[in-house]
Amino acid sequence: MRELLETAQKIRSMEIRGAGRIARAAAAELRDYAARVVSDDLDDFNEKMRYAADLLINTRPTAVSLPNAVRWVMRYRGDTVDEARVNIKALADEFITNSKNAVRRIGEMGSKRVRDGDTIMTHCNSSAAISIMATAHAQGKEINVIATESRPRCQGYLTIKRLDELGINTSFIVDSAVRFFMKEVDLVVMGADAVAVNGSVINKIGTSQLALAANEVGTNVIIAAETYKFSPRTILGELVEIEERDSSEVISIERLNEFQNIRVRNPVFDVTPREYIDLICTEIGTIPPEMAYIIIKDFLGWGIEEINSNTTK
Ligand SMILES: O=C(COP(=O)(O)O)[C@H](O)[C@H](O)COP(=O)(O)O
Repeated sequence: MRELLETAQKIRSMEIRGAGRIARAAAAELRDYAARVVSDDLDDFNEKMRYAADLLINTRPTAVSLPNAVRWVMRYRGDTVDEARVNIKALADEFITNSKNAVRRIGEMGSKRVRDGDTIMTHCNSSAAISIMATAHAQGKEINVIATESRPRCQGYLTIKRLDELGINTSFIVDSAVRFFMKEVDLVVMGADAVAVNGSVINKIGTSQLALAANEVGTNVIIAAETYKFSPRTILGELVEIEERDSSEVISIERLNEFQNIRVRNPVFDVTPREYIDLICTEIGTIPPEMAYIIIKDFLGWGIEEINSNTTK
């Protein structure tokens, strides 16, 4: 139980962050929790697994990769606790392997859209987006990256650290300089926390700003997103919840206490309408955002009926 709570807390506090990493961490925790649970009774075991699944899903609301990963593992079957454990391990390991392969495939496909000499702008810290830049660089293409700071949690530092390790020339800018530099940009590449059935992309706050500025000057926007970032529930009419985090991420409590009438708002994701997105690069192909429905319906690997009947999100 302690390890389960620790993993949940790491996701909540963003020690583990980024939609893909969160999903893989949740799958791994379910596998390890199943191995640790002391129970000979299948009903009791199933109940404990459902508790763990709900706990993990409720750590962060926006990245749909999290409930998708949990649902993938929670499809386990077994007539005994031992059989269930074996099946959970197989499903979790399969999800993790598929996820890592997906990020690699996205890099291979997305890199074809990068030309030698291109300047790419990126936002926040997305492993899938970095995979495209890293692959293009490994192919010998000379690229320059402009990376945003991504306030308030400054995930841009993680991005420039990785790009620096890879030997990619990078300029680091504040978020408000995006439009200033957009004229120099050939391609915008970003990740996703969720893709809705209408092709809208939910990603780090400020993503829609980059997309809007790119649209103004006719620069293409590519979203790097594994298929488990697509949100099945949006097909049922639900909206993706936008997480709003604590004010202390934006301004210290002491500073805030100097004021009487100030309320801090800290939404951490925003929605980019499909009109501003050229294509979404997934592991099963590069698709126009309009095809999101097909991905959800045909490629996610579970039916709408299952989503309806499942208690987990
Ligand atoms: O918005 C973020 C991270 O937000 P946070 O830091 O709040 O989790 C990333 O762009 C996506 O999660 C995609 O990342 P990846 O491609 O690595 O899945």
